[in-house]
Amino acid sequence: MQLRFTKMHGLGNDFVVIDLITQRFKLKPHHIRKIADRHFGIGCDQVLAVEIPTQPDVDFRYRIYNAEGSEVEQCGNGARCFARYIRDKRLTGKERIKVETLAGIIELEITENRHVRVDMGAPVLDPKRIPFTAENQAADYPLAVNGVEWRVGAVSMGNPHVILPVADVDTAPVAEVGPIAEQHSRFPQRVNVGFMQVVDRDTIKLRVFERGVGETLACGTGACAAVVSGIVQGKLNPEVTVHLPGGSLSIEWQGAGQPVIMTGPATTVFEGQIQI
Ligand SMILES: N[C@@H](CCC[C@H](N)C(=O)O)C(=O)O
Repeated sequence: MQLRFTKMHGLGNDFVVIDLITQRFKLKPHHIRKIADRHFGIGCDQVLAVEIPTQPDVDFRYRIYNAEGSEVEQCGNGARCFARYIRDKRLTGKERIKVETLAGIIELEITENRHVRVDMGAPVLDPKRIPFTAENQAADYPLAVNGVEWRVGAVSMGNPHVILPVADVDTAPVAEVGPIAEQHSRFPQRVNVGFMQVVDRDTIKLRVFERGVGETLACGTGACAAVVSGIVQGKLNPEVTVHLPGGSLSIEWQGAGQPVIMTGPATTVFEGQIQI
């Protein structure tokens, strides 16, 4: 079958977006791997599917697949691209879109400067719900990775994140520590691994080794999780600029029970068809 797709990116975290409302097709893990392959396919970090919602009062269902083929709960950069896609394809005239994900409902809004603002929902800090093995909830936890003891933050934005503090992201051991931490036995569903440098109370630098992908140029949920962790640890103010290798995001969190608000760009690169 010929499947129509749109190639997009959010700060270089790239996606193949597939409309499964007008095209009837069941995406299986081997299809995702083929589409995501940068040599034999289209190439992307995640495949995003646009579907009809299964719940009332929701506009769309947003499904997310990592390049390795696994379906995941949440993707922040993808959410902004999803909003841009829905608007550009005129699938709705609404300014604010309610979208169902595996992690719950999120709200997307295209702002006047053509950035997309996403209400990512409230972060989860309870270790059981991240899921992360720890006796009690804490601002930071000891975590041994390859014989080195780190003090890490652990946060779920619907998907699990561990945040490792570093003095300089440019020299952070992302390629060495990332894959080991991703598979750490205390994170039974594996984990996205963020390396955070606090620049000042309003600014961080971040690199993320994503679960099921490897290091990406940006991770939206990773930026949200890092800011939440920094605020809980008393290092950051409620509004923070996050500099990632692919560009910058604005993240806002007013504290316990409040949603995390992420604002940033979403870009369409090209459209095409793939024989699947
Ligand atoms: N790129 C994403 C996160 C995608 C999912 C992640 N790799 C996971 O497995 O949870 C983002 O922008 O948030």
